[in-house]
Amino acid sequence: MASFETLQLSPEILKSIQEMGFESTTAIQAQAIPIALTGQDLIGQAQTGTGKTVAFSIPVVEAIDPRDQKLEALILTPTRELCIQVAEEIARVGAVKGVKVLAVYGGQDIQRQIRALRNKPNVIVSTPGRLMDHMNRKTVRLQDIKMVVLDEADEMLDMGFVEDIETILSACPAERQTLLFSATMKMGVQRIAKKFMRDFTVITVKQSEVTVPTIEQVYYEVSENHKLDALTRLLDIQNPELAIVFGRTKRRVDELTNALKTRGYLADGLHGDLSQRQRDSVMAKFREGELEVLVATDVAARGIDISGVTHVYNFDIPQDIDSYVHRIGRTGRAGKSGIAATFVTAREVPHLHQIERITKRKIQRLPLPTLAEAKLSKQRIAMEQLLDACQQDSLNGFKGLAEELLEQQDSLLLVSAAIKLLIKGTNEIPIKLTAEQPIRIKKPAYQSGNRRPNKPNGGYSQQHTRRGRTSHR
Ligand SMILES: Nc1ncnc2c1ncn2[C@@H]1O[C@H](COP(=O)(O)OP(=O)(O)OP(=O)(O)O)[C@@H](O)[C@H]1O
Ligand SMILES: [Mg+2]
Repeated sequence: MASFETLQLSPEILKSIQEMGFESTTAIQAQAIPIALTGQDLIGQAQTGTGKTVAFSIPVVEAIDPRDQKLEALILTPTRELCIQVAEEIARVGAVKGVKVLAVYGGQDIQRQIRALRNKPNVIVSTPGRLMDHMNRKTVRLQDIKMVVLDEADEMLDMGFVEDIETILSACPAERQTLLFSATMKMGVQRIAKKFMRDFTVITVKQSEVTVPTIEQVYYEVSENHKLDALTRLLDIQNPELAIVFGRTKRRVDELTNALKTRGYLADGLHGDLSQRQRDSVMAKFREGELEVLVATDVAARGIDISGVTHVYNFDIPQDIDSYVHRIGRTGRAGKSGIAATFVTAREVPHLHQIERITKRKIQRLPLPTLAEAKLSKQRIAMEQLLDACQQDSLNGFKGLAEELLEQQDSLLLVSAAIKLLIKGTNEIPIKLTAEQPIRIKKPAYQSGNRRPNKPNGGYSQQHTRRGRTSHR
């Protein structure tokens, strides 16, 4: 870890970094920034939550000159939420320098975007589909681009954006600099790199270090029918500051969101079928802490950085190992600790062991808490809230009322009633969710009689299909 002063940054950027409150660089920042500042192309792989955004934002902001009033840098991200977040981070890094940043993503009014693009931003952060749209309409021109960054490069290729990305990269000047970042890298990334990057440097982490050590990884074996009860019990006992619950499909997310609301939690859902307005409002509420549980598909698995997320629950185990790594990485960010709990049905246990083998990290099996334990925990939380409230000085206005109550009722009875009212949720309400299909687990080739050579990862089944843009997210 070095200080940002040793990186020979321009004074404006150093000042912005100070204002952001960062004291020293993270490992990826210390390694990547000096290389990127020489103008070299770079692939940067580093764990979730280790500051890759700043690692590319600094070289981006250094590369542009706001006085040119030209579009000089382009950042691509796989999702709209990430697009907005990255644009905000670049705006912070570029604040003192006066850099104009614009987020351009699908679902937003295109005419408004066209007007904003005429306003000559220096940097745009975009999702590939919407950028292609603007390229076709000739409302964005890439001829002055000096720097392109692909954030979550592997995911964009996985989502079926390969051709779009190739088109976009081909439309940028050949002498531009290209940076590529993610916590995970697949073979496809190398192919893009070979085709579109020059003399690039690769910074990687070892497979055994892909997941962050400050995330405590646990799993619970639970049948489909018991998942909801298991989740609400865990929420009651663990009492997360903010939690993200990942479900496999949009329907799952909708049903689970409703179920959690019915049981008294401040929950809302996020997936690709919601309107942009709904997506923005859910994310804003979650960031502000007005929601305690965000239920989401993998649309929220990548890059999303919300500092209060203490718990991630995989309500459904993800098919894809990279998805597991990114999902759990929504907690334990910037050196903080976090808990990642995965629900596994009996049939899915081998898949969980596969994840352990590939990430080279043990996921501890824990017994599910009982209903009685959950109840007790809720009571304790209510009690603590009551004790906390006693410390507040704003109670004077209630004392007259309290005296009146004490004349009518026994004090023990009154306090018991207050605790009862404070206990959140009505977890006994029975709710049935539509069962999800268990994930596909490929048997090793020699067992299934399949003559194809066994995969090096032991038959672990990745999603090879093009997920396309009408995906299950
Ligand atoms: N040098 C630093 N010191 C302290 N905090 C930092 C520093 N750099 C970045 N951070 C903070 O760390 C958090 C995680 O950063 P970021 O979102 O860039 O992670 P990431 O590596 O892109 O993760 P992911 O793989 O999940 O996208 C952010 O809240 C960011 O503000
Ligand atoms: Mg990131």
